[in-house]
Amino acid sequence: MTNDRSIRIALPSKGALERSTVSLLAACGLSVSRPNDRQYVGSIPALPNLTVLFQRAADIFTKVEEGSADLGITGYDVVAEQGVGQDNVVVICDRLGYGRCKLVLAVPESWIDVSSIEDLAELTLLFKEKGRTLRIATKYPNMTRNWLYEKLIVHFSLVEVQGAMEAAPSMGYADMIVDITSTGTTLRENRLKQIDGGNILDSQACLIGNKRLLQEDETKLEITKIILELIEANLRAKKYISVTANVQGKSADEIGNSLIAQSKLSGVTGLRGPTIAKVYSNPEDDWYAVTVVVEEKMLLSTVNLLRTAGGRDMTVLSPNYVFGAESQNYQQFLEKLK
Ligand SMILES: Nc1ncnc2c1ncn2[C@@H]1O[C@H](COP(=O)(O)OP(=O)(O)OP(=O)(O)O)[C@@H](O)[C@H]1O
Ligand SMILES: O=P(O)(O)OC[C@H]1O[C@H](OP(=O)(O)OP(=O)(O)O)[C@H](O)[C@@H]1O
Ligand SMILES: [Mg+2]
Repeated sequence: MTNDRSIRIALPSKGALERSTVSLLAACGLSVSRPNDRQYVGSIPALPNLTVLFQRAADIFTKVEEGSADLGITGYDVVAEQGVGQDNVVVICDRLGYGRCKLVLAVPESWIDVSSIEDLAELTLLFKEKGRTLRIATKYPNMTRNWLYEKLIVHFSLVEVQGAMEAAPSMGYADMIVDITSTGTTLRENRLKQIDGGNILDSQACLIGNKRLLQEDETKLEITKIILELIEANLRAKKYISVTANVQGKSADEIGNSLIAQSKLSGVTGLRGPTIAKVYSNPEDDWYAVTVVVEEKMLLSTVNLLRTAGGRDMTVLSPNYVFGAESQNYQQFLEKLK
């Protein structure tokens, strides 16, 4: 039962997205409280007006679409499969950075003559000549059908299966499958192989919302903005580090100008910087603390750059959040709501 809390978010209750969703929210200062894993209602104490509903990832799209949840986090594969023709659901952030997987076509390894989409198209015609139909097991019938039709492959039938479909070909109730893969282990263990050009969709976790419910309620929009801003700034922060060095020099200007000139030569580019502040220690010494925020891949070039300026005692910190002048995702989301 939901109580008087005004906005509801559906989160995955189990499976591949459960833990990473809770970890992402915790890293954003939005720790989720779930009394135990048999409880399907929880809360985020930092957002007192919000109720968390735990649901299977596959059901979250429908919960948001029918309006029993205002927001939801699920796999983009679920949205792409169930979202066809549903313009009441808006994708608020399509890349949450985890739950990465692909939806692929896979055939038995023993089909040595089938290694591409063209081979598969030929095979469907061969089946047809023999009065048979190629049977494909999947829980993604809409995407599979549309994708194959686009490739002009039309002689097949779909067998809708809800789980462990990698077993379908060996059990004999389908000839091949369309399913999610991440490491490829499950396909391999079941003696299946992907075929060239058989990648239907790249997916990761995403944040979705019910357009109408969000449009008509300022408080819900406000809470959505908070969640989105925190997630966006947290994901953005993962790219950056902040490096601080002690540098001796005559003045902040002298150090700053020399570093800017050097950084152009060495290609080290940051958000902004350097920021330079006087270090108050021994009065005869002119020491400055120099800080630059750069992409993490620039770490060693930045350390070397600071060394050329005489930098020492270098410390490196990772920011938890990096906020821009405004939230890009939120602006795009408002556009989609119109
Ligand atoms: N191996 C994987 N690696 C990364 N993400 C995955 C993987 N398998 C599934 N996902 C993502 O997680 C979502 C939920 O799948 P999952 O298999 O965890 O559901 P589930 O809760 O176990 O439900 P079901 O009982 O239907 O399997 C998928 O829609 C997909 O986006
Ligand atoms: O490429 P891999 O890393 O092996 O991952 C792929 C498997 O992960 C998912 O299954 P899950 O473990 O969720 O089991 P389920 O099918 O019972 O939901 C998916 O349905 C695949 O079977
Ligand atoms: Mg599963």
